[in-house]
Amino acid sequence: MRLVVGAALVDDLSAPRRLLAARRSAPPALAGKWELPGGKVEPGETPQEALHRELAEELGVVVRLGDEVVHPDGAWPLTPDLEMRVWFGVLVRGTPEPLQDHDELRWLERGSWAGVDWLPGDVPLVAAMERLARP
Ligand SMILES: Nc1nc2c([nH]c(=O)n2[C@H]2C[C@H](O)[C@@H](COP(=O)(O)OP(=O)(O)OP(=O)(O)O)O2)c(=O)[nH]1
Repeated sequence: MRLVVGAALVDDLSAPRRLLAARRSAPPALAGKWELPGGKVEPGETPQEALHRELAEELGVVVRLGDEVVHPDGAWPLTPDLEMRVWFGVLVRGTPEPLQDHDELRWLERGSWAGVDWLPGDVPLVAAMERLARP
């Protein structure tokens, strides 16, 4: 099982209203679907190190990570071979740009977080995040 890490980048960790979604540009089977920025953890990296690396590569930003969006089994199942851990985060430096792997970024307002065509594994995750973010 390979671990993927993702960031739920929001405008405010204690009262999130806006969530950043990223539209994949590749591979063809995933292109056009929306996801959280992130990627696979490489050997020798902690999940958080991998997430900071991916966010720098993909979006050109530095972030501060907050709470994990915890799945009762430890990670969110994506496919038979992949599972994902997710942390909320806020921008510390830089403006997100679709530098790699994505062709569009979009800030979604609370109440509309489910309103893009997420990758299938992200659908229950986004629903859980919206519940956590409710004031
Ligand atoms: N980053 C990310 N990947 C997701 C999400 N949901 C989901 O099913 N995935 C899947 C898509 C991919 O099959 C896999 C992540 O792989 P990736 O291609 O982004 O990883 P990577 O940047 O490290 O790239 P590589 O080493 O495979 O070239 O996880 C999500 O919300 N964020």
